[in-house]
Amino acid sequence: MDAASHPYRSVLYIPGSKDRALDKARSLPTDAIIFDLEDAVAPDAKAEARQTLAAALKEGGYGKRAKIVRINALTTAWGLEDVRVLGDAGADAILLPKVNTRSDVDNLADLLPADMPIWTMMETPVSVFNARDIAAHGRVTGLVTGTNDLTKDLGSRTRADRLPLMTALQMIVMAARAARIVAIDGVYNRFRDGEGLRAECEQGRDLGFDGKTLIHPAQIEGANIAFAPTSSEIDLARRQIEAFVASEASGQGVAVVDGMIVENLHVVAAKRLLARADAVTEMAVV
Ligand SMILES: CC(C)(COP(=O)(O)OP(=O)(O)OC[C@H]1O[C@@H](n2cnc3c(N)ncnc32)[C@H](O)[C@@H]1OP(=O)(O)O)[C@@H](O)C(=O)NCCC(=O)NCCSC(=O)C[C@H](O)C(=O)O
Ligand SMILES: [Mg+2]
Repeated sequence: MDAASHPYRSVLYIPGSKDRALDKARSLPTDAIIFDLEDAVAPDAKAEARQTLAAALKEGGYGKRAKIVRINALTTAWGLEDVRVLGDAGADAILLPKVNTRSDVDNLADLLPADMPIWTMMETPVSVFNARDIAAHGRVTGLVTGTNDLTKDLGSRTRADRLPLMTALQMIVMAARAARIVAIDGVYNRFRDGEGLRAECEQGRDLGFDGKTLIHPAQIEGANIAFAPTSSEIDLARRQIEAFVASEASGQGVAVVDGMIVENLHVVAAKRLLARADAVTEMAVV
């Protein structure tokens, strides 16, 4: 499930301990779900959450939504048992938190079935420095930004413009793009502030992220809109491709659309955008 064939506009965290939320997610219009056993689940509830989540995955009903299980770090008291119970329970990927280096990924890969993709949380300063290496690991197919942990570790302030996180956000997107894998932005904590969410989604989209992690169903629509290609982007992409094909047929390597040049590289980007639009449309088909 790469970003070309599956949209990741909205990626909703659901605490593995919350039966009602696990059930509700079966009808939510989210592109992907992160079933969480880590920070959303209290230590005393971890063992039960593991079983609750395994049962929910076995029951199924999540349709086309990508199913990602966030386990606890392997260095914790729960990580190994999480892998044993959920490593082969029907998820599309296992998400490893607090990753620092590529060898953290190796350690998990050794414990999982060989065809189980791994996603990594990018939420420590060390992980950001090692982002390229982590993303290039053959088993890693997605990076998820953990802006809360990053803010904690950096000792930075939470600002609406996310200036203190900008270098990290860009390094994560660059690492994901270099490795051609999925890149997901961090959460917006004020989950009842639709305006603030929209602004942060727009910023994440501008930076190149495929979508945003969310903590509440009320955030899904905003993310789905912000990360989907707009109708004017789709229209422009189609016209760029048409114009370029026509100019190539007449022996030229460059076309002009809306006063802007169109070269082969713009056609590549236009085709990618149309593929994303198709993936979004396909997601809505029941
Ligand atoms: C934030 C919440 C605790 C709020 O919960 P609640 O007060 O129950 O909200 P509502 O009453 O408005 O809920 C309305 C209905 O929606 C369901 N619901 C709520 N949240 C979810 C969800 N995430 N997924 C699915 N369904 C959800 C409720 O069950 C209600 O349903 P119904 O009764 O049928 O109407 C809560 O939203 C929550 O727990 N959110 C998830 C928090 C979480 O996962 N945190 C960890 C991930 S964030 C993180 O760790 C980031 C990263 O690591 C970093 O470092 O940045
Ligand atoms: Mg975190």
